[in-house]
Amino acid sequence: MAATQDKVTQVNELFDTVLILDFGSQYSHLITRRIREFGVYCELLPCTQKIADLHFIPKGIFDVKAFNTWQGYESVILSGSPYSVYDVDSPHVDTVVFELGVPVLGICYGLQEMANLMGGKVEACDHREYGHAALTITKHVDHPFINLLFEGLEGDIQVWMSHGDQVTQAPPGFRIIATTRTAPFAAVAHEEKHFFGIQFHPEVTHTVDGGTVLRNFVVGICKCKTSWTMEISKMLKDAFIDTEIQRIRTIVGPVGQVVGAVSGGVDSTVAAKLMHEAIGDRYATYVCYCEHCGADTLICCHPATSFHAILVDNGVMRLNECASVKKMLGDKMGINIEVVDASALFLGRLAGVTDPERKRKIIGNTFIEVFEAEAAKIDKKTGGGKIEYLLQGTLYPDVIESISFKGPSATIKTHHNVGGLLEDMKLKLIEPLRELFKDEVRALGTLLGLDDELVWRHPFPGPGIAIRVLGEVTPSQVEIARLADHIYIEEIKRAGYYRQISQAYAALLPVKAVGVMGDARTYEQVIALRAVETKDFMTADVFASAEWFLTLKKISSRIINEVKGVNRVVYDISSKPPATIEWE
Ligand SMILES: Nc1ncnc2c1ncn2[C@@H]1O[C@H](COP(=O)(O)OP(=O)(O)OP(=O)(O)O)[C@@H](O)[C@H]1O
Ligand SMILES: O=c1[nH]c(=O)c2[nH+]cn([C@@H]3O[C@H](COP(=O)(O)O)[C@@H](O)[C@H]3O)c2[nH]1
Ligand SMILES: NC(=O)CC[C@H](N)C(=O)O
Ligand SMILES: [Mg+2]
Repeated sequence: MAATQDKVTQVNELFDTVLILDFGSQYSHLITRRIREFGVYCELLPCTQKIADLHFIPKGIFDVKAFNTWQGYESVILSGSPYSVYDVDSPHVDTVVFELGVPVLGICYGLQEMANLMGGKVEACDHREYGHAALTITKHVDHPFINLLFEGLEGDIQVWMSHGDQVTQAPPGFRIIATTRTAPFAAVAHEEKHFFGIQFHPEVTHTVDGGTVLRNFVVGICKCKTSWTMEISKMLKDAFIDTEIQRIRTIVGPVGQVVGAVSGGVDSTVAAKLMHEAIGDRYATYVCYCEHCGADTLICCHPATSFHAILVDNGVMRLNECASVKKMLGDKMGINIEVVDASALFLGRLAGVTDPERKRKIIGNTFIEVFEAEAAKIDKKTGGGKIEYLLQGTLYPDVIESISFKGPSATIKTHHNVGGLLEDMKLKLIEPLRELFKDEVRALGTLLGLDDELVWRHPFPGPGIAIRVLGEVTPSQVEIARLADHIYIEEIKRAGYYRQISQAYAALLPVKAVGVMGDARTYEQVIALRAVETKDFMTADVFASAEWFLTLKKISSRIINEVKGVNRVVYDISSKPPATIEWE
């Protein structure tokens, strides 16, 4: 896919720009986010982008004779990737990028790709590194230019790694600028060519000085001006809300109607609020057999709006969730919302299923079936246009972790709202938040006037407790997980930790353990508590402190005392990666 020339000329004429080539890493989009955060514009394009199609005219540190009115990119960043450079089907960069005379930064796979193409060696390593690592910076007194990448940083810094391969021999002309205990070429640089390669991920928030490293590269080395000053809230208000409302109105047309998949989570609530603003006050008329007044004309006492929010009770929601969401969205926000009880259908289909991906697919498909059936019912009941659209609160991380988007990313798990859709689905999707991250959606929610309680709710996945009951999902297992989760969250709120923790929940493990209660032997199940800190849910770290441990002890004893069938509670201390936030 070639970039559209219009977009390139418009933005590049105004701002110094970094080109990020996406090899399918889970974090590619984050590189864009981090760089834009410090005021430099950048674009993410697939790694298959042909440079000739971009009219690449650098205006950075090199004197380019062929300079004309085209404004190009000041530098190129090569992202990470799930592939290994030596795989036969691995993606490769258009090698023209190395002849343009602009600085290039390779991140993880990007470093390996550079090393491999330039005569170095990349091999699978014995000591794979996933998670935190200490990076030791090596300064070169006689080569100040290559020190610029770690300008302002000294000695050891904490970085985030996610790799199984590593450079075992640097290409000619490259010097080592940092190492870890197991990676001798953790960062390398070529002084004359202005090429840099790093094995760690500076774009994830868990690399504490990652922003400094990216800034050193983009501003210090590439000399990009920090003129991309669009403040996020201003951008969201002026550009996002108004444009999106207009876009929705155009797509739906003057009489079209929309059903909304609404869970009460911040994403779908923000999406529903946008839809409500766009078409919520447009009334469709009930046809002759209005169930509210029995009138048989087109005008009746109970007009319906063109937006119909539906909350599906899939039998795996949290305690009292459906009732409280209906109250909050319906009564408080004035959104036309209906709760559809499909719990028997979902739980029936889940019976006997233990494989996480099958659970997700079944739930995703059943969701869509329920929405289509509901849409057909509403179609029959109301006048106005036909229901053609389904609103979903899909976010960018849902997209990137589910399907290949730009570049060849790996399927980690099928998020029901993206990967589990029926192939012959009749409703067309409207996903206004598809390009946004959670923190941007929260900012949007606040701008739209949503309550803090809603804006700061921890995320809850569409497949709900079904992916938190490991093994078979039966009503009694769901009940155990649900009650344990309720106690956990209640105590977290009581102790004042809710806003500090990004996401917390209880999972029920498919194992039994021995215990002793009231002097008698017990042989019962195990609850795993998870609490993570994360900015964007792409990487995450365990929530931990000495005081928190005391709260956990209290929670453990409440769960064991109050939830029948549980005699043991454990705390999950793994980070993402290599674990994920949900257990399934
Ligand atoms: N029980 C449900 N009923 C209706 N729609 C749902 C339900 N669960 C999920 N969805 C749909 O799937 C989408 C994805 O779910 P997801 O959990 O990512 O988002 P959310 O629930 O809106 O927000 P959050 O991530 O904060 O929980 C939702 O935005 C919504 O459109
Ligand atoms: O809408 C969703 N549908 C899903 O199928 C799904 N699975 C995981 N999640 C949420 O996504 C974030 C990242 O989760 P993982 O680290 O487990 O992939 C976490 O916030 C998870 O709760 C989902 N959200
Ligand atoms: N995160 C990455 O870019 C990983 C690159 C490669 N797949 C490795 O394991 O080393
Ligand atoms: Mg949710």
